[in-house]
Amino acid sequence: MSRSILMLPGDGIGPEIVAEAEKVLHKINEKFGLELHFQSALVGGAAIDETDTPLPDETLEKARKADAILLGAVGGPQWDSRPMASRPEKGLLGLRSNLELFANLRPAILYPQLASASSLKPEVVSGLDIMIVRELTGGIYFGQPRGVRELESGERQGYNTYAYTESEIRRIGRVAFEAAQQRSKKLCSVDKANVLEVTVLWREIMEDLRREYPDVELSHMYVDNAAMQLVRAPKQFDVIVTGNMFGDILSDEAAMLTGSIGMLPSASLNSEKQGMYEPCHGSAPDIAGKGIANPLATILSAAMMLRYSLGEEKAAEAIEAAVSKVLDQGLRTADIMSADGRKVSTREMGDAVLAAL
Ligand SMILES: NC(=O)c1ccc[n+]([C@@H]2O[C@H](COP(=O)([O-])OP(=O)(O)OC[C@H]3O[C@@H](n4cnc5c(N)ncnc54)[C@H](O)[C@@H]3O)[C@@H](O)[C@H]2O)c1
Ligand SMILES: CC(C)[C@H](C(=O)O)[C@@H](O)C(=O)O
Ligand SMILES: [Mg+2]
Repeated sequence: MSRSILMLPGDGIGPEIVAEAEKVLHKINEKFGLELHFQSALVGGAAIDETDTPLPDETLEKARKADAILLGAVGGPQWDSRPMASRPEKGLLGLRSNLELFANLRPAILYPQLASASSLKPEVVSGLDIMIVRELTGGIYFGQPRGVRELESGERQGYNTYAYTESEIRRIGRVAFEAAQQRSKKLCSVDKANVLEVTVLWREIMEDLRREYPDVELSHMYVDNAAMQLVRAPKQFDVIVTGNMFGDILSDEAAMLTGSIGMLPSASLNSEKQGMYEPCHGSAPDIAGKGIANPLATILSAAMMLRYSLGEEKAAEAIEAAVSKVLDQGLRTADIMSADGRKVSTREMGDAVLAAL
């Protein structure tokens, strides 16, 4: 069965890391006879420079038709002074909302080979395997009204709205309960229900869902405590479910537990399991063009694509095993470099994964 994959390299290190993941996907395509067809399009700053908009209609059209999308990253200082509505990040947010990619899965797994790259002690992080389920198309990122207004006093006020409907909470809750059922049957819902009404409702709906999933042990935690617990004793968590902004922050924190943000992949899915796959990190303008970015989060995102949108579990496992093998060989990009490692470039890391396949 032929499937179409849309590649969106984006900005900064985006094109460098997507090139490596694309090589890996081509190889997998051949090896497993998958009939994947590749297209590419512009998004973010790259699209602004060519078309003056971060999400051209043509890109959105291609994205709607694709079975899955692989995105590098968007954004960079050269576009930071643009008005909010036309910044590169709006390209990414527009894809998420137009395709209704409400379920963002961000697995933080510590490869045993990288225990020393984590900023936490090996005994605190060894064996770490957490799944953060982040709501991606609602909450304060999309709530209305929003903007900067002038008050009667003449002073300006910036404001956003943090809102969730019951149905938005319920659908992400189901994804998280089902993920927990597939794993250790432990789910922690993270909120700020001691202060914010929107998360009082969040907690109520999660409690309500508990009755549909009696085999899952549900707990609740305030987000400030969760941020602390993640560095104190991260292995107490299995699946975490949370809203858009808390999930953004906690997933970067969880990334560091695994040694580097360059290791954390993600899947953003809609209810038809159509998905956009991207590393959790950004366009890393500080290292762009130097050929030193870690491409593994993007390569692992390609593995998630095979698993969640294309139903090719064996091909996904082959990529994950190849990544593990290159780490066994001691190959390290700068961000995960250790005393006994061999430092490699972005391209060398991609080539090593290919060879391991
Ligand atoms: N999904 C996305 O497209 C996405 C995500 C986050 C940030 N951004 C955008 O990226 C730009 C930079 O944001 P930022 O600096 O806050 O976050 P960032 O994730 O781009 O970088 C944070 C730090 O991590 C390092 N880093 C990130 N990815 C790496 C990799 N693969 N290998 C090695 N090191 C890596 C960077 O060099 C930097 O020091 C901003 O414009 C932001 O809006 C985009
Ligand atoms: C670039 C930005 C819009 C994005 C977000 O905040 O969701 C990023 O930080 C992420 O984690 O994917
Ligand atoms: Mg983020």
